[in-house]
Amino acid sequence: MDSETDGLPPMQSEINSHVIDLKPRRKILKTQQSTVATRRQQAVCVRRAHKIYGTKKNPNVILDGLNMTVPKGTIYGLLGASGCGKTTLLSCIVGRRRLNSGEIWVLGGRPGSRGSGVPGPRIGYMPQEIALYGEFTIRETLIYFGWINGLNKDDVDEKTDFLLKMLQLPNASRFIKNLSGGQQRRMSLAAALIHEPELLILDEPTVGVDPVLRQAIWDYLVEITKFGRTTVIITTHYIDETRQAHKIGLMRGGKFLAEESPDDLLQKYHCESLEEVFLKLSVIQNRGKRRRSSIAKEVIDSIQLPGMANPALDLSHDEDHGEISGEFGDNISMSSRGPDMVTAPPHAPPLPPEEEPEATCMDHMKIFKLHHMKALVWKNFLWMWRNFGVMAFIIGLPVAQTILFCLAVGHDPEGLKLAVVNNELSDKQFNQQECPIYEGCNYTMLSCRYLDFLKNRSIDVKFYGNEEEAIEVVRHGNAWGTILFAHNYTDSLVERQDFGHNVESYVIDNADLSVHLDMSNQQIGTLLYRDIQYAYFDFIESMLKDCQINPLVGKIPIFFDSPIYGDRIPNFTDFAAPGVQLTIIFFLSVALTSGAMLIERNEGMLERCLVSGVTGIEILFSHVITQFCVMAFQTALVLTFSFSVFDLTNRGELFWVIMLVLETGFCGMCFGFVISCAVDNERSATYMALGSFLPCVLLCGMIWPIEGMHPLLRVPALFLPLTKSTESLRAIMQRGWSIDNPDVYIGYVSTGVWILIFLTISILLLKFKKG
Ligand SMILES: Nc1ncnc2c1ncn2[C@@H]1O[C@H](COP(=O)(O)OP(=O)(O)OP(=O)(O)O)[C@@H](O)[C@H]1O
Repeated sequence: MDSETDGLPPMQSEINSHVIDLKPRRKILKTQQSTVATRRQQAVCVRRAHKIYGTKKNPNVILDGLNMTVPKGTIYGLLGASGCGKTTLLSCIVGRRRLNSGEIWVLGGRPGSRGSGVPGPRIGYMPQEIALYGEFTIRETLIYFGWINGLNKDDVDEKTDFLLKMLQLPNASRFIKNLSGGQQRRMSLAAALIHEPELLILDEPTVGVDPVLRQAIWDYLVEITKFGRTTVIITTHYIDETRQAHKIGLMRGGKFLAEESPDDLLQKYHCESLEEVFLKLSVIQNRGKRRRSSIAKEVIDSIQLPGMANPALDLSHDEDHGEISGEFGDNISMSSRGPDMVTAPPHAPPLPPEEEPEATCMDHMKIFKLHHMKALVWKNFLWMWRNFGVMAFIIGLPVAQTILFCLAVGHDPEGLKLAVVNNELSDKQFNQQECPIYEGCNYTMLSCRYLDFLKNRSIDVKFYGNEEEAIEVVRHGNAWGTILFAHNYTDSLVERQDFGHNVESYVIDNADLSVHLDMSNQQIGTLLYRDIQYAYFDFIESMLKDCQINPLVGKIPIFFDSPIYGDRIPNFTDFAAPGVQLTIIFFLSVALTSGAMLIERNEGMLERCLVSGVTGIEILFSHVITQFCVMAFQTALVLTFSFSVFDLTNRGELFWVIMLVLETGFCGMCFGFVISCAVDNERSATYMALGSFLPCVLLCGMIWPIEGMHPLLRVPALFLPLTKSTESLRAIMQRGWSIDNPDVYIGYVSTGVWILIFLTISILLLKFKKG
């Protein structure tokens, strides 16, 4: 030992000079192996905790075999530099993150196990973020947290008055968003204290709090731990404020450098301040690292061990005392229970069962706790009420989109320009712009009579002197096509009609309209193509009628009788409406739900709720209830505007239309849950929602029939959430089919299956996607 000490720098040798014979200490270490029973007696006991972030290739070791012992009824100060892993350790303790290896007992049970009560109201957790809803008042916030933790209204009122006074908070009707940073932090502390938990975990509660109030908070913590009912774990950057803690753990490099009472640490290391102790231990730890020996051993070897006088090592009398388990693979973990430290309360709640009990059928049935659901649903509605503007916008959005759709899509274009070259006019020396119309059975200037029918179809006709000029107009984009009438158009047409198959081919040519269209726009091109022909049919029919000839003679010999389903001239609005209605409701539900869940997550509220014992499933279903109300309102408005205001065709039963739209909206909500559970921020959620929007819309048959898609796409298209429901809704609205038709009920079944898939994914993500 001497030879080792000689070579060391002054501080090391100074410390080592105090080291007494290691043999008895090692003996103690070997014989005092902690048992599960002793560990369960502590408020918190962590053994050999390993926590790694990152990938296997690039691991970021946060906890490296850490041990921690927090006796019941104490204030435990968890100290360490920023980023050393304090929050990570706390979230493992409250059951929000899982260790990679190691064990944790909290209040005698393992966090997350059945019957342990952790997470649950036994814990009060104040996270680092404020984690409160800015739109709520102080009273509403406390009501919410009170209800979550099983308090009734009277208890909450009583506690509210006390906490407001104790934490010097302003009037209970003040909104959280209008409080100062320090007041918000105290409010967050109040939310953790409202239900008087057994274990209070406070992550930096005194940041931004003035020294006087900081002292008041510490005094309160000392007060509540006085009778041993409450244990407090507190992290802070202000090392010296933990002088009032019963025990502090100095964390560095994923381990504890020491775990002792502040006085013992100061005494042992001959320091004036805890900050100095921390620095000293850090230097020792660094030296140990350089030598590649175990950090724990390095620190153990360096510290003063004042024999059995030190209660930290005197473990022989009381099993509940702390542990030094360095010899069993743990790093140093020493605790001392000072003379002023209280023992566990006489009426402490019984320990949870050591082994996790088998889940009974009743356990499986109890998915929801009534008081949790009451608090969550109330909170969701209150949030909506407080964000009335946003909600009005969200509710109004589908209506606005429906109105836009009905006004903008499916109507025939009007005022399309055609450049007409009517050589009959120049031939008969008429003014180029005045085309005379002769009514009755009059075979004069039939070109003008035909053009009149074209104008009736809202086509804007303009005359030009010759064909080149007219084509040039189209080339410049000033008209959609040209129509050319021959000089002797009327005579040729009459001759063609009168002499049938004996007529010369030049006569047939002259009786033809020569048309050039700009087909660059498929919709307009097809429409002109149709209207030019329909105008001709109308023109011939009117001529024949006027000349007392059966008009059917002039028609093409195909008779399109009245359609079995749909209209004789179908309109695109009716074709697209089912898909558009479902898409609007589906994707707005996605946005609404994922948005609401992400707000909750980003503001830290979700974390806080989960620590209070609220389950992810409860949160999910509370949103289902509230969002469903919003969605039902949206559906009612969309359908009212579609059918009552814009007169969209619905030949089916309205009930089934409503049911399918609601089911699709619900499916959208579930997809929103998946997004919010799968990603961590709004940006990724937006990308995911947008990424799924276009494939769904393009492939659901809303814009183009599935039969016209690439063969490779036809099958996957059928399995998308909106495809079968769109077909089903179209079958109801256009064909008037009912639910007993397979083409109809398949839409409900397919949407139902998607709901199950999305819900299962969400629940699995909520259950397993922890840190
Ligand atoms: N989800 C995560 N994924 C990856 N790394 C993480 C994650 N959460 C925390 N870390 C990293 O783990 C380390 C410890 O973080 P932690 O928040 O536990 O530190 P802390 O001691 O509480 O810091 P502070 O005192 O500043 O709050 C940090 O380097 C942090 O970047």
